[in-house]
Amino acid sequence: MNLQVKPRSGPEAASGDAGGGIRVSGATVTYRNGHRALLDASFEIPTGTITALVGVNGSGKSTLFKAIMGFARLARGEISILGLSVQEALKKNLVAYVPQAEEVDWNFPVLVEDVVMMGRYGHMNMLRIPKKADHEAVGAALARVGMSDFRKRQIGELSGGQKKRVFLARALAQDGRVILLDEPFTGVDVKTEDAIIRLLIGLRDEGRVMLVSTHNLGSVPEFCDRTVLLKNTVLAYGPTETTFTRENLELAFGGVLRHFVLGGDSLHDDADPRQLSVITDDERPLVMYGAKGQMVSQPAKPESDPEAAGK
Ligand SMILES: Nc1ncnc2c1ncn2[C@@H]1O[C@H](COP(=O)(O)OP(=O)(O)OP(=O)(O)O)[C@@H](O)[C@H]1O
Repeated sequence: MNLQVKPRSGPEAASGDAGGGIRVSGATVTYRNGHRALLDASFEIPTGTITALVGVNGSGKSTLFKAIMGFARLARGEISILGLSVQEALKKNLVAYVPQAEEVDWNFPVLVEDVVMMGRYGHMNMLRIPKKADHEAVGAALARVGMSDFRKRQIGELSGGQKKRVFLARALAQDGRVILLDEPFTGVDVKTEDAIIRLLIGLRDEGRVMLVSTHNLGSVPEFCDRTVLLKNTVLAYGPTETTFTRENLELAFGGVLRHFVLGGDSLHDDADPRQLSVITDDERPLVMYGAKGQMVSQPAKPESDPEAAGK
């Protein structure tokens, strides 16, 4: 399947105007314990685009999401969303968030349709009594992610991939113009990943703006127009073709990028990047990803045994 990103046409893409997208300028976040998780981070992404947010564990991706959602206070800097302040954008219900699985209490007894209805809360009055339009939005969102048959199921009973789809449906029901996705591909199979990518491409073509944190590096060039590389600050940002480069990745991950041929025994730097790829510090692999961008956990020593690492 070819999910290659096609450059968007039209005046917005041509001008690269970020005024209507997300603009982060000198953002600095210091946690209460004094840890500065984000320092002077700046980037701009226009509407109608999908941007990958890439960096090692602890590089500040979730912190950046929190800042964009107003959960983490900026010690310095500024964030604007569709030309509005974070507070204004939240008040207008413009920002939807798809959380990491670990952030959710799955034991909480709630039906799938109730989770998706939460996306409508911002459109309701204080009593939160759903109207016809809210029920319709929930139905349409569930249909769009292929989860209509699960609407009466308890959320905790679903598989990891199904839960992800439900939270995507919640974002769709909210009709957020800006959608933040925190590692949407972790723990999902390749088929679900493809389905999610197709959905995101559809949302991009509707003119929404998406920021997707991901460790699945292999799939970034497939569907992300832009990339932001994070390491406590923004190391690089811009179109994926010019940002998602070996040099920048090595900088972000603090290692050397190598590619393995799957099933083969050779290691060569110029292999098709859709093969098994490793960023290594020559002692141990720091990040590995496979042909579909899937993470390969705890690989064998690639330097000494590349064939084993490829299996
Ligand atoms: N509430 C907090 N209080 C203090 N420090 C925190 C807090 N949350 C995160 N940190 C620290 O801030 C840094 C950035 O964390 P963050 O969760 O933003 O990273 P991340 O890039 O999302 O990581 P991962 O890929 O593991 O999800 C880390 O060093 C982390 O330990």
